[in-house]
This record gives sequence, C-alpha cells and structure tokens, in this order.
Amino acid sequence: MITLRGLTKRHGGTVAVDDLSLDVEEGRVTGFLGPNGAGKSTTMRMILGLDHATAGTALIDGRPYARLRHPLREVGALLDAKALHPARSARGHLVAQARSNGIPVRRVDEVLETVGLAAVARKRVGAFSLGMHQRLGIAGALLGDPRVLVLDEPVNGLDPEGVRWVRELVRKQAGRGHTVFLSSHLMSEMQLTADRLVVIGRGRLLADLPMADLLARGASAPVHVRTADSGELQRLAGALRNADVTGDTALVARGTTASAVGDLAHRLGVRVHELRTLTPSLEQVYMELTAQSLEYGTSSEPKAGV
Ligand SMILES: Nc1ncnc2c1ncn2[C@@H]1O[C@H](COP(=O)(O)OP(=O)(O)OP(=O)(O)O)[C@@H](O)[C@H]1O
Repeated sequence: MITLRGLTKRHGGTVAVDDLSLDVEEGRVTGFLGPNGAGKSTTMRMILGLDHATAGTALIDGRPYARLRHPLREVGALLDAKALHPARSARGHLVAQARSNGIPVRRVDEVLETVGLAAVARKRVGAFSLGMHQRLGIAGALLGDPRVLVLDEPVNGLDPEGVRWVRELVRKQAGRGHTVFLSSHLMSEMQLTADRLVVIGRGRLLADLPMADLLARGASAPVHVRTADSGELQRLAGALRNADVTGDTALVARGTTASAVGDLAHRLGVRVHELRTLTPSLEQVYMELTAQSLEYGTSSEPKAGV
C-alpha cells in the first residue's frame, strides 16, 4: 500500500504537487491521471525517494522509501525508461541492478523472458526501440518481485500487443494482492486496466474513486440511435443540439437521455429501430473533470448540449 499525506512539492514559485493525500491500496490497479504538468511524475518521484517533499509524507507499506531495507524487493518502478547507459546490454543492466539488491542473477533471465526480451538480452541498449526500452524498464521493476509497482506511462511507445501485455501483467499483479499505481495518457487503455482512478490537476486531487463511480459522475452518457431510413435520421439529427451522425441511419446524441431522444423522435414521426444508452468513455469524463486545470490547454469552445 502507498500512503500519501499532505504531500507537497514546490519548485521555487511553482507548486508541482499540492497537499495530496490518498491511499493506493493493494489488490487493485490504481490509475493515475492528469494533464501534462499536473504533477504525476513528481508525485511518483517523491514516493520513490528521488525528489524530496517540501511538506507531507509518502510511505510504502508504512515506511518512506529511504528506510526500505531491500528497495527493489519491496517496490518496483518504471520512471524514465530511456535513462539507461546505452553501451550496456539489457542483461548487463539487470544483472547490475540484481547484484546491488541481493537478488539472484537467475531472476534476470526469468524477467527477460517475462518481458519478451530474452532474444535480445545481450544487445546494447543504445540500439533499442522505445518499446524495447519500456519492456526493459518493466523487467527492472519486476526484478525483485515486489509487492508494490509504480509505473509512469508504462505503455508509452508500445505497439497494441505490448499495450495489451502490460494490461494483463498489471492485472495479474493486482490479482496476486500486489499494489499497482500507474499513469497513462491513454484513456481507453486506462478504462480497460484500472479498478480505481486518482485524477490530479495542477498538483491537486480532483478525484479518487472506483472506475465505475467516476464514469457515473460524467455529465451524461451518450445515446445511440438507429432510424428506419436516412431521411428520418437527418430530421432527427437536425432537431438535436448535439449529435454526431455515425452512419447512414445512425447517430450518437450527447447531453441528453434515451427517453428524451425517444420522445423527440416520436414528435417528429421518426421511426426508431434502435435506441441505446452507451457506457460513457473515461476520456469524456476525464476531459470534463480536468477542463479547468489544463496547464497547456487549447481554446476550443465546449459544445452546447441538449
Ligand atoms: N525540476 C523542476 N524544476 C522546476 N519545475 C519543475 C521541475 N520538475 C517539474 N516541474 C514542474 O512541476 C509541474 C509538474 O510536473 P510533472 O512532470 O510532475 O507533471 P506530469 O503530470 O508528470 O506531466 P506529464 O504528463 O507531462 O509527464 C510542472 O509544472 C513542471 O513544469
């Protein structure tokens, strides 16, 4: 379990992390979301003892990182996957990490196998692709089979198979009762991976909820409609204030409800062949939640809804 209490980090006049208190519990995957510059990496660096907190505490199973006897056996981390010596081999990196943490070297070959790098174990890391760097970073995090994993954008640069592999890996770790805390900007992937979400903006906590509760908090779920023919669809689309036509006879309406759309279709004499409330996307809910706290936002106007 990771426990943050009043965790704060200031860089001169910039408050990177602002009085953050939360528990990242074992047995589940907790997603860590926030716009660029929200303070996710800084929070993770403080958990891992790489940045000193200006105020507050970050504890791993009740102790600060600096007081862990065998850090790699208690917490595995992936922060900046590219920060590796380019001339060393993948295996060389992991062997050095294993030796300095009292981990048997045979574990290195196990994790290289787990992350799919066994065939390139003796290649120079300098020649690795971004995806291979990520896999090697994850191998390092898994080396000590720790009960806590802190992963900063682990799927960054991975192909779809790699993304899915990370998802299955972290779900398996949580299934073993381990604590997984991971950040990502890929909302659709986060929706599939995380049980719980922590959202921050400008260093402050915006939400700390189970996934289902966060999705339910969204303004409204989109409504899918299919009509009998395209002319009727056009009539219905013209009468809705916020609708995306998704096919000849299909549209998705936002900011409304299935009953309101059904009533409207009835009034217009539009024959509805399908009417369904869709699960709101995490992306949509996240965008609404963080709209006020974008450090580098664009100025597009939010759409009016009916
Ligand atoms: N060493 C530093 N000196 C000054 N400011 C810093 C330093 N490190 C981070 N910051 C600032 O702290 C804030 C939080 O940065 P951080 O990298 O933690 O955000 P993030 O949520 O990880 O962003 P991203 O999604 O872009 O990785 C930003 O405003 C950043 O500019």
